[in-house]
Amino acid sequence: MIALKDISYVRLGTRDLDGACRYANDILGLREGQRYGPPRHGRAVGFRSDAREQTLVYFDGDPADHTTGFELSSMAELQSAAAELERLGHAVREGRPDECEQRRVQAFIGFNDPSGNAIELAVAPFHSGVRFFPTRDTGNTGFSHVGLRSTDPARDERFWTTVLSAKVSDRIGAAPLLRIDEVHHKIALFPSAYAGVQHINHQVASIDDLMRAWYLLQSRGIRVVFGPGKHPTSGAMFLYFEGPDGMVYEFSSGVRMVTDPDAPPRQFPFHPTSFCMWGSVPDIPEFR
Ligand SMILES: CC(C)c1ccc(C(=O)O)c(O)c1O
Ligand SMILES: [Fe+2]
Repeated sequence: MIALKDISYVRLGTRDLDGACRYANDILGLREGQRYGPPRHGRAVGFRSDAREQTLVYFDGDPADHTTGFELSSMAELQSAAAELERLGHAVREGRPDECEQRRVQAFIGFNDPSGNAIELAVAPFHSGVRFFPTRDTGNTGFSHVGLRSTDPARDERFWTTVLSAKVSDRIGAAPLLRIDEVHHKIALFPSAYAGVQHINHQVASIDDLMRAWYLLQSRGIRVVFGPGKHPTSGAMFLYFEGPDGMVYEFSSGVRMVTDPDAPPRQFPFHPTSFCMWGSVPDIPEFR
């Protein structure tokens, strides 16, 4: 089994790199890290949300091109992960030196999960050595999870929990919330007709940060698509809002820790009360 240590980064293509960077800076409150460009790189900009050099990268490219990176503990584990994935029939690509440089990692491999989500496994994502502070007072305490689209959640759950080391904390209908450490989930598999990242979550410190964000988003004309609300699953209060190229961002606060490694999965019905225990109604067709 391939042991995932942490979620590391999301890389998103965009046709409007400057606009996406403005959004990451002004709305998400993320801090610009490195900029990349020719001749060694395509144009890309990395953003920090914690002590790491980057956790979100926007690059010049197809807005449907989404990649999620996870950290592995060692080069030996990366090599055996590549062999295991190949043995199971997944095409594995080894990251070139210029790609490692842009990802700020020592080494990585890329492959697709069974739905076709682009996944990278990376060793030694670089730390900046300095603490993160947001560009405005968002209360952001760090990048925490992704919602990944899945064309067959039961099949993909099997992949993430048998080939990779994820465990099911909860299921809403067929859609699992998967943990790779004590945080309730770092991956939410999300039933969909196609692959891709559906949402990107950052944790914020308190409900004050969520409500401040809610007023700020309204004043900036940014569409709030769900919340303010509270997930009965993780116990986190949340706010989902629209970002560049239709990407959904989530701020949430108070995510539960699952300290018992053998805690059995809990089943929630596919019903609005399983998504929000306060009664907020999502403006996201797939959540209905
Ligand atoms: C609606 C999505 C899939 C979802 C459901 C539950 C939680 C949670 O318990 O925190 C999420 O973060 C979600 O994004
Ligand atoms: Fe989420």
